[in-house]
Amino acid sequence: MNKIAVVMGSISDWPTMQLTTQLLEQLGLDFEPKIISAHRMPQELQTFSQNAKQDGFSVIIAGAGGAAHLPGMLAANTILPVIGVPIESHALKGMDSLLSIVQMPSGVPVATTAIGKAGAKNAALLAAEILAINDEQIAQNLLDFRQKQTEEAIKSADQLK
Ligand SMILES: Nc1c(C(=O)O)ncn1[C@@H]1O[C@H](COP(=O)(O)O)[C@@H](O)[C@H]1O
Repeated sequence: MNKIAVVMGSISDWPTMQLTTQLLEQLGLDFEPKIISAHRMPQELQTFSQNAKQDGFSVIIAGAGGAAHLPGMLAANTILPVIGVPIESHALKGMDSLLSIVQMPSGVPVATTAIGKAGAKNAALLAAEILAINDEQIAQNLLDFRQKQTEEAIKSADQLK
């Protein structure tokens, strides 16, 4: 348990989704990156999402761009929390990804982050916060992360001198 799946629709999403896995690693979390496309790999999508809970996953992070049906289709097949990351597409700068992830019909939620790199990082933090409810070590790692972030923000004012 406490394993996080980091799913992406294409290898072209990896430069963004790598920010998710790097932060999960920094927080000491167990994760598995995967390429699964609802459009291109419908059978694999179904097998993964229907077995994800019994395979030891607690949270699914899913990054996809354009007509980004991946997070919603994963959510349709599991009651694990799904966090969707809208990848910044070239044609529409990720607005297409954002709207197709965030506008889920009622009954099948996907927690949607901001577009692109900030969203990829926040997906890792949100997944950690979900797991921290029942894990003191993860909670402490998150508190340490926040403290370091605050110190760095305060220190950045030195550059104004
Ligand atoms: N949105 C989806 C899905 C899906 O939702 O099933 N599968 C791939 N994609 C997205 O297509 C974009 C372009 O993919 P390619 O670069 O492979 O052509 C990627 O951002 C991917 O997430």
